[in-house]
Formats: sequence, C-alpha cells, structure tokens
Amino acid sequence: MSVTNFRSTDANASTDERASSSATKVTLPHLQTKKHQRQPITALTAYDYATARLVDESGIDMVLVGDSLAMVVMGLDSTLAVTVDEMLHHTRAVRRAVRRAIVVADMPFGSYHSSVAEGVGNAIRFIKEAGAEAVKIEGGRNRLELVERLVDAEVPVIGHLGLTPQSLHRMGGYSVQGKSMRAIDELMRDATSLEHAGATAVVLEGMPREVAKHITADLSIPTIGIGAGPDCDGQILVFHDLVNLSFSKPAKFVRQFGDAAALFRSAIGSYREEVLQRSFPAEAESYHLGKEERATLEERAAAKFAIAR
Ligand SMILES: Nc1nc(=O)c2c([nH]1)NC[C@@H]1CN(c3ccc(C(=O)N[C@@H](CCC(=O)O)C(=O)O)cc3)CN21
Ligand SMILES: CC(C)C(=O)C(=O)O
Ligand SMILES: [Mg+2]
Repeated sequence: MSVTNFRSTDANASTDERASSSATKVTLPHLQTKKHQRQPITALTAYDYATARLVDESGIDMVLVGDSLAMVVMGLDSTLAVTVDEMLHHTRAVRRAVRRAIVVADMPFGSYHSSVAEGVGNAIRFIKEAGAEAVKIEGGRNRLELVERLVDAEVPVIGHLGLTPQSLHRMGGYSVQGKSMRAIDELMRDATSLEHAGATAVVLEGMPREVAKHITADLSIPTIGIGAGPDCDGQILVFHDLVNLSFSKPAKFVRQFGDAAALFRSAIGSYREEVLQRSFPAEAESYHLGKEERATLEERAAAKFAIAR
C-alpha cells in the first residue's frame, strides 16, 4: 500500500464498518410520523464531509446544507452572494458523509426568484447532481406556484418563514418577525398555504414562541424552529454556533453546546510550539531507509565532506 492510498483505504474501511452498525435510514415520511407521535425532530446544518459525518453518526434526523455557509464558511456578511454551484459543491461533500439522516439543500438567493421554471431547474440540480433528498426555499404565499411545481416534479420542498435571511434588505436587518397581529396573521396564512401547496415541512425562524406554537398546532406538516421557541415539532441550529466556531456575536436563540474554538486553538498552538522546538515530528513519526541504502547515503555524505575539506 502506497502512502498516497492511505486516506482512501481508511475511508473505505470505516464505510464498511458503518454499513453494518448504522441505524435505519430516516425518510421524509418519518418526520410526519415524529410530529404525530410528538417526538422532537432534530436537525443541524453541515457544510463538509467531516462535520456531516459527526452530525449523522450522532443520530440527528436532518442535515441542512444551509446558505448560512456564505457567512460561517466563506466569511461573507450575509447569505445573499452564495451561488448554486457553491451550494452544490458543499452538498456533494455532505452527501458522501450522510447515511442515515435526510439531506436537505438550501436554495440560495437568486436561484428561484426570477421564474418558477428556473427554480425548478435549479432544485432538480440539487437532487440530481448533489444527491439531496429535499430542497428548502424561503417565502410563503409568494412561492406557492413554485412549491406546487416542485412537488409535481417529485422534488420534496421545505418552506421557511419568519426571519428569512434572504429578505435582509427588506427586513432592514436580522430582526424578529411576526410581532404585530397583522404580521402574525400573514405568517399563519403563509404557513397553511405552504402546507396546502404540498410542502413537506416548514422552518420557522426568528419569531415569538407563541406565534410558532400556534402555527405548529395549525399545521399537519412538521415545523422546525430556530429562534422560534420550544413548541415547534423540531429544532435546527447552525453547526458553527453550536460549537463556537461562528466568530460573530451569537443571536439570542443560540446555545453553545461545546467550544471547538478552544479545542482547535489549543491543538494549533501545541503543534506550532512543537515544530518550533523540533519535538515534532518525532522518531516514531518519521519514515526510514533500509540498512543498505542508509549506509550508502552516509558514505556519499562523508565523501562530499572530504572533498569540501
Ligand atoms: N452563524 C449563523 N447563525 C445563524 O443562525 C444564521 C447565520 N449565521 N446566517 C444566516 C442567518 C442569519 N441569522 C441571524 C442573524 C442574527 C440574528 C440576531 O442577531 N438577531 C437579534 C434579534 C433582534 C430582535 O430582537 O429583533 C438577536 O439579538 O438575537 C438572528 C438571526 C440566522 N442565520
Ligand atoms: C438556519 C437554517 C434554517 C438556514 O436556513 C441556514 O442555515 O441557512
Ligand atoms: Mg438558509
């Protein structure tokens, strides 16, 4: 086995191991069942192979390749600039990692806003080219025709209402939505319309918990909340927020469940120190020549030294 084969061989071994021990695959109908049995649906974002492996192996039901990657992976200050091709690239990496969870691709800004036909075409790319099982789109009654056409094209759709980050400029910032009675009524109508149009589930983001509770009670499809309180059928968070890797002031709804930044800083710092001290790499981390070649090399070096003198 050559050195360059090391990684792929290792990946194949662990893939086989996972096949024998993995729990049953989650499907979209399972989410419906969970709602009716009042079992919370767990969802998280992931954007790459390594983190998606960890999320999937932890038994999370749904992995969203969120357009939030524009901010947490690419360092942009909104989600607006990320492209379909960039989203496809990350969705493919996540797809290779995930065995059990549902993989959902977030349709980026501009990929479904010009026309229904373009939206359907882009959604099909996420299913066909990246292996997603559903797509997510932001919006309510303004997206009903698209939702219907996607369902008709066998593309499961998840809606997204409330604080919809692609509406940044209209909202004038990432502010909590659905605070006036008028706005609440709009949200309720949007939610029931999405259900009637055939949406599989709906993400409720950045709204008072009371509003999310009413929407959840009104719908037969599951609601998945982020900053929408504990009464939704499930919860989702951005992976980087969960583990303190997002480098921004966390929103009120974020709970940091671990500190990967501290762990990574410490590991990076130790590596740097040990390289500076020449204690890394050690003997055990080095490759060696056979006896004969080693002797020849040493003889050569000695001969050069003799000439130089
Ligand atoms: N790291 C990260 N986490 C997210 O949850 C997330 C992203 N990025 N990027 C895309 C959107 C943007 N999101 C955000 C960003 C900021 C707030 C925020 O700071 N909200 C205020 C609410 C102010 C009010 O009361 O209206 C807060 O203080 O929580 C909320 C959602 C959610 N999404
Ligand atoms: C936070 C979730 C719902 C999202 O849309 C994203 O990560 O882009
Ligand atoms: Mg998003």
